[in-house]
Amino acid sequence: MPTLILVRHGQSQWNLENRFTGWWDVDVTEKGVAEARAAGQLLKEKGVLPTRAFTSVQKRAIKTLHLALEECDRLWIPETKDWRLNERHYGGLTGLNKAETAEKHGEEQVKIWRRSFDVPPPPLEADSEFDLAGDARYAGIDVPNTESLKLTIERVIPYWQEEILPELAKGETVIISAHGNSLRALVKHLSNIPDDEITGLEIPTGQPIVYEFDAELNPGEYYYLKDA
Ligand SMILES: O=C(O)[C@@H](CO)OP(=O)(O)O
Repeated sequence: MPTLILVRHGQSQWNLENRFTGWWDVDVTEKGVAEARAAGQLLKEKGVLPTRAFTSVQKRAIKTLHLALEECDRLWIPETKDWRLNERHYGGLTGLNKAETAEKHGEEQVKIWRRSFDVPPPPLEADSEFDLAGDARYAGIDVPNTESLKLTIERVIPYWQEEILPELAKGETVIISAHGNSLRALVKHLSNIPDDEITGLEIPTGQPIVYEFDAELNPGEYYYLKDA
């Protein structure tokens, strides 16, 4: 039975510091490492062993994938990294503290920037220290300067359909190690969640979520592997 495992990266340094992160390539903390290892141990314990892996080009997701795969002795499986699984781009908010930004602009405005479906944060200035246009990993890619969830969906779902779904069609057990909003995009698509409801879905770090697909590749209800 084709199976999909979604894992949000373990705690990052900027999760810990409560800073808007987006495309900035922040590392995992010690706690994040432990969360990633625990995710892999759970996969092993439950016998849900990935045969194919996808991740973003951001080290918090890549490291989480590798730590989890190491724990379940699956470091050998084929893996693909792609920017389309990156976190949504946080624009001009990148690097700012979330609580300080709420004090400055108000809770309501910050909630809109964080959780509205189609309102992107203010764009990143071209001369910002957080501009990644010159980063080697994005050569040939039109790096966005901000993204809403809607814009994130517009890159995640075509990638899902073109690259990941064909692997599931072969019967693979696919693991995707990614980010709060790229995974929110996928869950919205797979579970048919309306625009105004998806913003309430919070995906915890390092907790494997599982979808089982039927022969026609229709996904069932997702569940947290720890509850299975
Ligand atoms: O900072 C970010 O990039 C994301 C994920 O941590 O934050 P938010 O919860 O606001 O989507």
